[in-house]
Amino acid sequence: MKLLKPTLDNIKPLDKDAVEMAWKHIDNLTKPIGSLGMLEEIGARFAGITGKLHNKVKKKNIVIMAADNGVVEEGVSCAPKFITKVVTENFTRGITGVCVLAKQAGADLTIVDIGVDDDFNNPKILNKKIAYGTKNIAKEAAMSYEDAIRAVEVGIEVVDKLVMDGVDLLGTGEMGIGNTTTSAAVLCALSGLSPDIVVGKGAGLTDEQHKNKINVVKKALEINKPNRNDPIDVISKVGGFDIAGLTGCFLAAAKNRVPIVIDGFISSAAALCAVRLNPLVRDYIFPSHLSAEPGAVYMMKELGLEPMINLKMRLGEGSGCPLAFMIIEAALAIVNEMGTFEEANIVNDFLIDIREK
Ligand SMILES: O=C(O)c1ccc[n+]([C@@H]2O[C@H](COP(=O)([O-])O)[C@@H](O)[C@H]2O)c1
Ligand SMILES: Cc1cc2nc[nH]c2cc1C
Repeated sequence: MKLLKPTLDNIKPLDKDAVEMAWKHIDNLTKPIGSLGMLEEIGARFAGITGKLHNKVKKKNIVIMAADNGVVEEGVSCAPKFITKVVTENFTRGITGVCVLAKQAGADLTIVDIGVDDDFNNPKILNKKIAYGTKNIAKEAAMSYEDAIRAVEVGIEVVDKLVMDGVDLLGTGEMGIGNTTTSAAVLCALSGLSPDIVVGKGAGLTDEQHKNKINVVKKALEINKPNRNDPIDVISKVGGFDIAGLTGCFLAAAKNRVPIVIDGFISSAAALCAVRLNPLVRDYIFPSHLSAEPGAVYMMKELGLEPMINLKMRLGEGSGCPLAFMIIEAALAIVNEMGTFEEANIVNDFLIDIREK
């Protein structure tokens, strides 16, 4: 608990004055009030995070937590377990989906082995392994309560270091065969929603395999009885090391007042754990896209956040983050570069605010 408690205690609210100043400025730009929609909201919230009206991102980084899940032995994924290791290795070769998109956005990757069921001999993969995969949640707890805290603290440590190195916009990604099962279980545990509506087909399942996956999540919840008021208990019982590590990333980003982007279903499960640990974290989080996994809609509802785009993506890896980075940078450019009514020599006495409040 040497990192978790001080991190939770040091998360502060947004700078309200900066948010107010940003809205005043944005509403005074030459456009109908609210007409740049979410770009305006992003610009205002960014100001609240940094405390400055004008912001420019210098260093973007996506943290990818890789881990295996014991529940894979229940037949919940179309892909075999070794794919976790292969794709994780491929992150270092620049050939996976997130690598290509991150390059487009000028973002770096931090690849973390937090629980892959094999060893790497690769200096580009950070070795923060807690264990060689989790236990099968359909039979027992994924990990001990202590290991869940250790895994959350890995995420805190990784983000603290990135922020010290000058990273000022973070993304979250993961790799782990079986992790749409654990993410669905975490969402059900924290929300009380039924696995019937939350569980999806992940990387791809037949209808019959999908039915089995729903039953596996039901069984995991029945056997483990996670305490919905204790997110660490939920992670340790039905989560995974990747979800735990990413939870720490969200907490540390908020503590350091650095904006952090959600990718898909798995990273939003981690975001939800972080927000339940400290509700102030929510204001530091930007969801990128709406994952095609059916539970993603419920995840956003529980978080009280709205994704920027819907491209029907369901790759994971952090692949939505570079796209969101481009949108965020566009929002900041609007705040920084658009002209005001004074600059445009227009007396604005005609515009009506029709924004939904
Ligand atoms: O992030 C998402 O929305 C998402 C949706 C479906 C699948 N994935 C990725 O696919 C893997 C998990 O799929 P599964 O079917 O093995 O649970 C894992 O490596 C994730 O990165 C990711
Ligand atoms: C090939 C492959 C790549 C992935 N990337 C994230 N999850 C994945 C799952 C599979 C199966």
